[in-house]
Order: sequence, then structure tokens, then C-alpha cells
Amino acid sequence: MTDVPAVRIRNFCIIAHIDHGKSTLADRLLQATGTVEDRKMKEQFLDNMDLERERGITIKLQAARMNYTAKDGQQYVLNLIDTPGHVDFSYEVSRSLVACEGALLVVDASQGVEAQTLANVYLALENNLEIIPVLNKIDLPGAEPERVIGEIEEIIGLDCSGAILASAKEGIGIDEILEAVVERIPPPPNTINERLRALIFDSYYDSYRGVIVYFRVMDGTVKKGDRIHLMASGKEFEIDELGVLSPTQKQVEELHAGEVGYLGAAIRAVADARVGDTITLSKAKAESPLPGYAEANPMVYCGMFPIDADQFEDLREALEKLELNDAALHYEPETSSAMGFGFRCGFLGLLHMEIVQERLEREYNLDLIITAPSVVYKVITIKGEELYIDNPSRLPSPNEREKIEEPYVQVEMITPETYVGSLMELSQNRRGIFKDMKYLAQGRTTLTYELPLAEVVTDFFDQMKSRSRGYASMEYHLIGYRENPLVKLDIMINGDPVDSLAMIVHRDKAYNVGRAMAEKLKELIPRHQFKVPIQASIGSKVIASEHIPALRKDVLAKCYGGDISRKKKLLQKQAKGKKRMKSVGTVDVPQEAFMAVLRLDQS
Ligand SMILES: Nc1nc2c(ncn2[C@@H]2O[C@H](COP(=O)(O)OP(=O)(O)OP(=O)(O)O)[C@@H](O)[C@H]2O)c(=O)[nH]1
Repeated sequence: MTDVPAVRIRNFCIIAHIDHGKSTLADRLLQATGTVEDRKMKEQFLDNMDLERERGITIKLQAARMNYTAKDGQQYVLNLIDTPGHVDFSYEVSRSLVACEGALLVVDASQGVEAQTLANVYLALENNLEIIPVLNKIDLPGAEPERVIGEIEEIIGLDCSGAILASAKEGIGIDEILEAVVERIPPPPNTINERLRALIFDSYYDSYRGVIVYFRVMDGTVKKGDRIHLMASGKEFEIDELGVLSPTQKQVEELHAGEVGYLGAAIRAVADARVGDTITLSKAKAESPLPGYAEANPMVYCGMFPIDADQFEDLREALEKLELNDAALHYEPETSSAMGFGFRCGFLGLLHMEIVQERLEREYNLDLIITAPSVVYKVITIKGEELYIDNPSRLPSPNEREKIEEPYVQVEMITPETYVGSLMELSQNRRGIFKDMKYLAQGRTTLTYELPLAEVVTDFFDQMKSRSRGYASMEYHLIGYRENPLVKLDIMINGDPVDSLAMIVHRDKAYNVGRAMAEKLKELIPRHQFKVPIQASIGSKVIASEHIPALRKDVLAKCYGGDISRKKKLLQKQAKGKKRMKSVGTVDVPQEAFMAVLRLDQS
């Protein structure tokens, strides 16, 4: 919009740990600037996906453009770019930070700095963003802004002399925040005369208009009708819709360097316009793309099988549709001897996996059996080939492989001192390598470990939370592959190996895991008319063995004689229970059994 010079634009985001009040503050800013009328105010405007709202977390990025008249009497355009709050989406966070010149660091004054906040603040500092600390929730009786300010200074090394005390809930400090955005965050550089380069920081698929792309113009100008070229995907499109987010979409004719907006160009799938890609003009291409483009690689895989084999095509169609809106989702058909036809799907992390599963079941009405998540192993064969194995059942046999490497992550935890011992024990049990520990003045501690990702994607997070009564937080990032003596653990049910239950484990843990698995399966698989043996083995060596005794009585015999309605109810209940079962040979195996590895008592 030509009437706004770059000097009066401010682009910023909010960095906050989950529940520290990011959405509430965003709502307040929208209200205070009159961007959203109070009566239209839907609570928490920026989180607009149902699933997000239910889980109370931010998954997709959004943006909002606000007009603000500052104390200097000038009108400013403030673009607030929302960031997802979960480690699975850290690449998207990094791109939205690049689209900003500043960030509000919102910390709950009754809690303190948390691990996820740290990760994002470091990203912001790396990108030279101006950071404004905001101590939120000062209305709470337990708020200790001075203590938390001390913590921010100590952990992050950030000067907090200009920290703003606020309560998003009570509307305290909102004007100060808006003024600070104008005064302290630098305007975008005026590069309007350069060739167009716009950074995609989010996109979503709309079934009528195709993909809608959210971007920040870094250099030059973009107009409606322009033919654009995407520098990473190499694709070309014609812009048929261009606009700003106020925060609902409002069309404009052109956008200049420094501005944030959206466009539609009959783009078929988000994979054609990925987050991080650079938009330029076909007829006047920029010399080089903006730095930092990366394709999001799946870190976690699982198998998805329809319970009813007839739903295989429906599952394929559903995945195809989801893929239009999710460039990070990978899938390919998989045939399992135990489970039949399904798909092997790759995700950014466990949350991403859960979201996709939930959408498949809720929006597409599919009944699925999902196998335990696996990381991607690197196998060097004796022939010198390098293979990436995302499915334990596909691991080459010991005499075909030279070595196996597994992905490692660095995990940062922040916890009250009391729980340090327990969290160290947990990390050690999960093959963690201690790296660092720092006592902070306020009775909290940071802990750094290197851990195999495989140990983190099971129940590490849940264990950390329960051991610290919910007080510890964590963040992790990939640091590379390392060789380990890993073996494949096979599970046999009723004499047949079940490929979907195979797993890759460390040699030293194999016996314990095998035993625990056999016991857990015994607990989870219902009794049958016959005895069901369960065995865990490495190669041909059986390391654990259990059996489920045969069912003696007919369930119906338990009913009151002649009470037909009760009988019906029982049968219905059984039928419902069956829905989540998969027949493996002649044995019905429930969904929980496939996830048993996540619930082994091995911490
Ligand atoms: N007392 C008090 N409560 C607040 C304040 N700000 C937010 N809250 C409450 O804290 C909870 C979390 O707030 P949200 O705004 O949803 O937190 P968030 O950081 O956006 O959370 P994610 O979207 O999950 O990242 C809600 O119950 C809010 O009502 C505040 O200033 N004071």
C-alpha cells in the first residue's frame, strides 16, 4: 500500500512459552489498535484452527496488520507475525523471525524463563532482532517480576532495564508495549528500488482459491497480476489476489519492501510454495534468493493402517488432501505381512504426528491402527551403501550391515533444583550424555544432555513432566548421527513375527525392553479361545517369552439369564471394543499393543 513509507512500518513477533500469554496479548494489541472491534472479538484471534484451540497451542503461523497512532502523532503500521509454540515447527518459527525486525519476549512473571522461550530468543538474537522483554501476568498474586527479570538477564544476557510490566488479561501495560514497538524496533530497510524478494513464512490450502501464501516483502514491490517465480521450487504463477491481513484478508493492489501480506495465485499444493522460499518476479528475477531456505525433513515415522481393509483408498485420498496443506507430511504405501496395506508416514515430530492422526480420524472418519513411532536410522552396508531406514522391519540383517548410526539431539531442560536428580537419572537411563548444568540464582537449573532421538520421541517428555510435577520444560534440536551397537528386536505373536511391532534398540537394553514388551503385550492383548504365546527375539534367539492363557468361559455366560437387553449391550460393547483391533493371523491385537513400546516401564 503505497501510502505507508517503510519508516513507519514495524514488523514484530511474540516469543513466549506455552501458556505465558502470547495469544491473550495479541488479542489485546488488536483491540487496543481498533483492528478488531471489541464486539467482534473472537477470543484469541490468531489461533484459528479448531485443533489448536482445543489443545491450546499455536500450530500455524498467522499475521495481523494494525494501524497505530503513536504518541508522536504519526500513524504507524504494525505487523504482528505469530509464531508456532512447539519444537516440531521450529523451522517455521525461524522463518517468521527472519520476517521481523523485533520481538516481544513475553515471560509469565509468576513462572520464569522456560526452555522453549530460550530456543526462540537465541534464534531471534542470531537474526539481530530487537527484543523487548514483557513481564506478563503481573496481576497474579504470585507474580515476581524482579526475580524473573533477574532470570532473563542471567540466562539470556539480555538487558532488561526497559522491560515492560504487563497483564494481558487486565489490559495493563498495553500502551507501553505499542509505544515500545514503535520506538525501539527499527523500521524495515527501504529497499523498494531493488528487485522483488519476498519471504514466505506461512501458507495454507484453500479449496476454492488454492494455496494462500503469507509473505514479507524484503526488497522491491509486488503487484496484483504480476507473474512470480519461486526461487527454490522453480515454479511460476500469476498473482490473482494480493492483500493484507487486518487480520481478515483485505485486498490491495501492491505491496512494498517492508510490508507483510498474502497472495493467491492458483497454486495447487503448499509444497509448491514452501515456507522459506523466495518469491521474485519472472520478468525481473532477483540475483539470489533470501538465505536460509531448508526443506523440512521428517524426523519421526510410523505406519498407518486402516482397520477395515476397504478403507485403504479412503486413507490414500485423505493423505493426498492433507498433503496439499502440509508440505512436511511424507507418506508412501506400505505392505505389512501382519497388518496388510497401509502407509508409512513421516512427520516433523510427535506433535505433528498426533495432529495428522487426529485429523485423519476426525475430518476423514477413518479408523486407523497406528504403529509406534520410529526415527530414521542410517545403515552402512558391507557393500558400502548408505541406507536410511525409517521402518525397523526393513533393517538389513546383521551380516549385510557394517554399522548403524542413529540421530542424536541436544536437549535443554530448565527445572527447579529439587528435580535435578530425578531428571538426570531419567536422561542417564535414556542413554543420555551429560553436557552441562547451571544453577541459576533463583533456585532453578538448566540441564543440557545429548540423547538419541529415539529415546526422546518415546515418552521422555511425559516422564520429564511427571518427574518434575509439570515444572520442568525442555527443547531439543538435532545435532547429527552417531554409531551405536543397535539390534533389531522382533516380536512374535502365536508363533508369527509381527513386522509392525519390530523395533531397533540398543544392545544393552534389548533384554529389558524385550521382557517388558512381552509382559505389556500379555496385559494388552485380550484372551482368545486358545493359548497365545508371545515371544521377543533377536535374530533367532528368543530373549523373552510369555503366554496369554485361553479364555475359559463364554462372555455371554456372565449375563443375567434371559435379560436380552443386557446381552445386547454387552455385544455392542464388544463390537465397539473390536473397532480398534487388528487381526494378526488369528489373534486380535488392540491399538494400544502397537504403542506398547511407549508405555514400557523402563525409566
Ligand atoms: N492472570 C493472568 N492470566 C493471563 C494473562 N495473560 C494470559 N493469561 C491466561 O493464561 C492462559 C494462557 O494464555 P494464552 O494467551 O492462551 O497463552 P499462549 O502463550 O498464547 O499459549 P499458546 O497459544 O499455547 O502458546 C490463559 O488462561 C489466559 O487467560 C495475564 O496477564 N494475567
